[in-house]
Amino acid sequence: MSDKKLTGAGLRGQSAGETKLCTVGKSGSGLTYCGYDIADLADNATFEEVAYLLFNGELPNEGQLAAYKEQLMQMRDLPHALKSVLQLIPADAHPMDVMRTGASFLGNLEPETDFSQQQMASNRLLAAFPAIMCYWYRFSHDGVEIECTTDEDSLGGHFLKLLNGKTPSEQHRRVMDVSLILYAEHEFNASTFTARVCASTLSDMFSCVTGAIGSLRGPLHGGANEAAMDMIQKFTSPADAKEKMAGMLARKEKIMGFGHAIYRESDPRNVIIKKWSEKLAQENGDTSLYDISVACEEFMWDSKKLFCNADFFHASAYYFMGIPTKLFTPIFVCSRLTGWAAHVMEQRDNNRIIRPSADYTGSEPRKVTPIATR
Ligand SMILES: CC(=O)SCCNC(=O)CCNC(=O)[C@H](O)C(C)(C)COP(=O)(O)OP(=O)(O)OC[C@H]1O[C@@H](n2cnc3c(N)ncnc32)[C@H](O)[C@@H]1OP(=O)(O)O
Ligand SMILES: O=C([O-])CC(=O)C(=O)O
Repeated sequence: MSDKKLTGAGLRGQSAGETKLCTVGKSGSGLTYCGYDIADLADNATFEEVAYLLFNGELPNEGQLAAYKEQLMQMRDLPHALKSVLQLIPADAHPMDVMRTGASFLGNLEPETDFSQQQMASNRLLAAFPAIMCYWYRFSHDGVEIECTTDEDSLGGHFLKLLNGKTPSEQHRRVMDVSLILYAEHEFNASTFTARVCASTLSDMFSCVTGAIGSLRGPLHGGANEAAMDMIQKFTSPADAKEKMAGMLARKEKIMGFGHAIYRESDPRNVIIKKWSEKLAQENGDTSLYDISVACEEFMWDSKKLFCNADFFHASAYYFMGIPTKLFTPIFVCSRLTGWAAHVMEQRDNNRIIRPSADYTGSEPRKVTPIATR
């Protein structure tokens, strides 16, 4: 991918605005949040510290972090009306549609009526998303009406406890934390750009986030982690993976979890989540899915110089933690909400409606002929 063209369709390579929040594909590992390298954050911070950083531009001190976590914990429960709506959504619905409805319906119940409420609205969505996902999942799949609050003080731990009904291990809490950090922000990606376009019309936070969820849902963006899981589960061994992937490439099929719109040779998030996937495989005592994933990575690089993006090893990591595949992309929502909301606030701070031009390729001017003669 070193000859990747950063020009052409899809607005590739064109600047669509300014941001202080994130760099992608630039110096160092190529990814920083407010100046902090992603590897440094993944090693030395928690997701709540990163959320605070994106919202405030600085990492919190101990007191600020404790207060922020306490605030989020108090905002986790869902209104009765939202639970009733979630109960109506069938088990075979796409969980990203559940997240989209959840965000949108919460916006009906607790609307952002003034931009002075933007931080409150963002924190509310951040705190409520794990419960929106798990309340629907457990009700529709197991017939259980779960409590939407837990004593877990991290968002990752809270999610795992809501999902499984038991206290997660320290390692699983940490992997969730790292995963949420890696997914939190990525400059002008498709879903964030959707949120910014919506914000530029001076719309409300819930509308911006609802639109962004729709963009993240697609398999070329956030939906790739689920698609990668579906693929690797069909491979029986590393050799089988290589043979089947060769067939997919020959048929010109896209292989989900590989390639990137901006990075040319690697996605700095991959090495981090890959390491955690390996640790989890060892903890599980069965490394076969990890070994298959490594074979996919080798094959794609050797045959197409395509590299794993953030999504690929997330698939096996989540699988090893027992997370159902259909919840992979909704977890991405729980994290990326921070990036979306921070971008909405940044757009509002210095707004001009986003309205690019188009190159017209249609008919020359012509007259309407009477319908009887057409
Ligand atoms: C967190 C995230 O959202 S990361 C992205 C998640 N998405 C995926 O994993 C989906 C699979 N990947 C892709 O579809 C693409 O790589 C994208 C959407 C991420 C980037 O798209 P683009 O910037 O248009 O890709 P790019 O210009 O690098 O493509 C170059 C060539 O490689 C091919 N290619 C790129 N990715 C893949 C892939 N995953 N599998 C097979 N071929 C691919 C393209 O088809 C293109 O071939 P061509 O020149 O014969 O037309
Ligand atoms: O930046 C992109 O185009 C996609 C991506 O990796 C992300 O949103 O995390």
